[in-house]
Amino acid sequence: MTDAHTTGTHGTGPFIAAIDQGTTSSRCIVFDKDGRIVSVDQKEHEQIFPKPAWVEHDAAEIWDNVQEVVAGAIVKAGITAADVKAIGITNQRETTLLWDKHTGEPVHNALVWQDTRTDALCKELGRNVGQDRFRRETGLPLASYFAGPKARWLLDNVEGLRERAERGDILFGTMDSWVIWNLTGGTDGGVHVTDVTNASRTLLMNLHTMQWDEKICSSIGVPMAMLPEIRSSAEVYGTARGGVLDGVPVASALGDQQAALFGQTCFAEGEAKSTYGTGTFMLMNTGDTPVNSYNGLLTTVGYQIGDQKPVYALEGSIAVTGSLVQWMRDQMGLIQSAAEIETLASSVEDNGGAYFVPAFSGLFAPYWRPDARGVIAGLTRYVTKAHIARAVLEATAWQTREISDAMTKDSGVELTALKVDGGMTSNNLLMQTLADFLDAPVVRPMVAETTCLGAAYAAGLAVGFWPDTDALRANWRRAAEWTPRMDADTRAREYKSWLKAVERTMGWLDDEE
Ligand SMILES: Nc1ncnc2c1ncn2[C@@H]1O[C@H](COP(=O)(O)OP(=O)(O)O)[C@@H](O)[C@H]1O
Ligand SMILES: O=P(O)(O)OC[C@H](O)CO
Repeated sequence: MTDAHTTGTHGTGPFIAAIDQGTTSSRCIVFDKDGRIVSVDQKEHEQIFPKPAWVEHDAAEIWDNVQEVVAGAIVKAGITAADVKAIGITNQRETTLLWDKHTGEPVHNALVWQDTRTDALCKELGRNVGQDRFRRETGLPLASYFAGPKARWLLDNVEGLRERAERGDILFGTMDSWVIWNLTGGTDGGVHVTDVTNASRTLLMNLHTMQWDEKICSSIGVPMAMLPEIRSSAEVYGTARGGVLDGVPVASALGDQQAALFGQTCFAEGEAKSTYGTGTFMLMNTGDTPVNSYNGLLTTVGYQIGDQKPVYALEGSIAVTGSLVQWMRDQMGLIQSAAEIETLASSVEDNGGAYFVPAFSGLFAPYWRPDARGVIAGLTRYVTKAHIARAVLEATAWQTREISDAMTKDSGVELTALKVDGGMTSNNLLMQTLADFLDAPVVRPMVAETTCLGAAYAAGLAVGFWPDTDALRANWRRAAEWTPRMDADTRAREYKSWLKAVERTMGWLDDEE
């Protein structure tokens, strides 16, 4: 399915093109100098579920789609490669691919960030190496979410792969590396790089040196010969070869959540954004030193512009938010479209006593509990599907509240307002609920496509299209704001019930499962 449109707000060029290789689709957006959208093209790809909790993508399909949407966006903008000053890349993070550097063929489907097949491996690594060592050096808890253990699983499970990798015939990459390698020539001289933000999601990069950590790579069992070179998020990695953007510099790469932080212009310490898509990810800029988390958040790289110092971030990652709405639509058949959840939920005053904790693949931040599974708590005969719809939306808002509490504890910064973006922010009831549960205003910018915008901004800075981050800040404009309306007693009572429901998800899986 190709779902594309142009906005009709064409500036007069030149332009920057951004490619967002996301979990459910790939898109390309062309931006003008004011950061306005000139054209968009987007295409979904197949979600492959070989077993419960296993999720894969066909990387060859993804590369085909990327080429198609780039061509689509350029044609719709009515421009040529000569009008495009740079290409920026952003991507679903952690999703892991190994491919043959001689043929360009993936050796297996990519293992997606949501895939939990490496839970047992992570447990074993925790026992043998210790959780603390990973936290200290990489900023991450040892969890199946991250790329390193996924690469190890592939090396252990695809016949003959480890020998090929040790011989140097196999390349490892998250989706940024795959797209950049193909875009810059593939088997004919493609550059094999990743950026600091994507590398910070592998469990393999040392957060203090910004280099692959030899000891950690060896304890996870990943040969360093297959790893890409780690570069900054905003610099020219190479030029596009072939296709409609032949000759255009490829000048940025950022994981999609870091790109959204950049696109929301959270350049000052303490500024935060939350992106509401398949999952939800809140990131707070913590400046040029990594802040350790003692409350279940991740310490990650926010961005690095060229040879400037890297900027770090604290992140709260929630695995299931928009995908719970999809589940209501596709698996339960309770709604026909994602947007319909708002109508259904608005038909009742409250949740009727029901709380839905969507621990479908365990719980991510702040709990990191792979043994948890989803529950709907508080059911009585009174509860209708409309109450469940309301509980679905509240689940996203409560999970955000838990992350925001953890951020305040770790950083000492009180949330004064939250910048939001992503597909779910078109839901007004959800945004109001969020402001109510956070007891803070929620603001959405004019350009809601902040992920692509962030990649475009970083690429534009790298080639001098924009002079500095101040010029980018000037482009940020508020489109909507929701202010808290809930009284403190109701908020406290509801939060307590939510936390009771969360407790009931834990320990569902036994050790051997
Ligand atoms: N009006 C809505 N209300 C609630 N959820 C929505 C709404 N519109 C879209 N969504 C959810 O948002 C997600 C899509 O957002 P998007 O930012 O495109 O996600 P991603 O980048 O993760 O693919 C889907 O999971 C969908 O269920
Ligand atoms: O592609 P998205 O928007 O679902 O984002 C996925 C995240 O990068 C996973 O860490």
